[in-house]
Amino acid sequence: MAPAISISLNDSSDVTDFVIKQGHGVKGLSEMGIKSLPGQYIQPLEERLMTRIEPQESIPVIDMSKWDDAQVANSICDAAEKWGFFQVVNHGVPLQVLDDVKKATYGFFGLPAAEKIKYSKENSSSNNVRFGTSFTPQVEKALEWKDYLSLFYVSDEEAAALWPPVCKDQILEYMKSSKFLIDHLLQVLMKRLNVNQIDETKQSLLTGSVRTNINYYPICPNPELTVGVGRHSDVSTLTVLLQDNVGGLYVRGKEGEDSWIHVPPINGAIVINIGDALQIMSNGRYRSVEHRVTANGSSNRISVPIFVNPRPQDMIGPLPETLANGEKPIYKQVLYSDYVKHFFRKAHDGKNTVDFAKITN
Ligand SMILES: CC(C)(COP(=O)(O)OP(=O)(O)OC[C@H]1O[C@@H](n2cnc3c(N)ncnc32)[C@H](O)[C@@H]1OP(=O)(O)O)[C@@H](O)C(=O)NCCC(=O)NCCSC(=O)/C=C/c1ccc(O)cc1
Ligand SMILES: O=C(O)CCC(=O)C(=O)O
Ligand SMILES: [Fe+2]
Repeated sequence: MAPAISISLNDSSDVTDFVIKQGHGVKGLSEMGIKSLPGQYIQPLEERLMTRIEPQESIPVIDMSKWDDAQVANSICDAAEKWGFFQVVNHGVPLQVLDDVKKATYGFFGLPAAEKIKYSKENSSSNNVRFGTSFTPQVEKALEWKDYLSLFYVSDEEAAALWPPVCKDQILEYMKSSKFLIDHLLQVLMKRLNVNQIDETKQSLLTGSVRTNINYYPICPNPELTVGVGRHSDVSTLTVLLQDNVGGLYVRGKEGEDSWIHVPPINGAIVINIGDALQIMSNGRYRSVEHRVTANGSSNRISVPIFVNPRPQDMIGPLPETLANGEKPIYKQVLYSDYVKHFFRKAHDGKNTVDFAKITN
């Protein structure tokens, strides 16, 4: 239902007030039936144009039904090296769990603005629960057409107390059901880096903190003028991404070229991508690849990424095992929370975040 409010879309502070301060989000703007995009969402041409979309290229789709097959393990590592992105099917996460978390995502965003705003940065009782819009609106020259809820997992008790009741159980279930898949993928990926046994310290370094976002990209009046999410790479170890059947996620095809590959929705599949933390730990062998999401003029879209990360207090750098053959480190040791803060405090800027950890000489 359209909110019974009228705002002047020509007045950017009116738009900011409605979207950010009152918590209507871009979903609220979309549902008012606005006919043109407010100025602050208009992205520079270079951020919205994709010169070359490669229809004949696609990221690998890996059938995980034969978990222990050496060929499956090879495909996973090859995909992580070459593409940094792949999809998995027969992954062991029950399809019902995926359906439930998608419904719960609609449930949360369907709440009245007055409910959602309770979880905003200003009002939330904890930094671990945050409802917001765009990425870092305070510093962005142009805003992104997306609303989100971000949930940093600490414990079941904290989630029970702080996460929105409408989606809490479904998100926890999705996180827990993905654990086996995550651990298996990391075990396989580590083996190629000469890490044969993931001990407790390493397990914690790779998976010690988990953040789940639920993203809502409402119908956009001028999708060609803006973006759903701008070009970025994730700062995670790896990301487990559930998307619905709308499409719009694109992955950089060839580094340095304006070449993009669509990640087509596949019913029941999960997208996996390597994040910066694993690129750094693997000394660049596994690639954290730039990606983006387009805005859509005719369908609402949702996605649910689980970001599997080191803990904020961990130092990350190339793993000793990857350097054992004399390979020169290209990244230094950095405190993971410093790395993440650096990412969150600037607008999306493609692959630039990783420079924070590069050795320069
Ligand atoms: C540094 C963290 C994130 C927050 O710690 P804090 O003690 O609560 O620190 P602050 O409250 O000072 O937050 C630091 C800055 O990050 C911002 N921030 C704090 N969470 C958030 C938040 N979910 N969202 C967007 N800003 C935030 C926050 O606003 C703040 O910016 P500023 O106010 O300008 O100082 C800390 O929890 C941490 O190190 N966590 C490690 C695990 C982690 O969250 N890893 C990130 C995985 S997320 C990822 O890979 C990709 C995410 C992504 C997300 C959106 C995209 O469009 C694209 C990609
Ligand atoms: O919505 C998507 O498909 C991807 C979103 C994304 O890249 C992110 O949240 O990091
Ligand atoms: Fe991402």
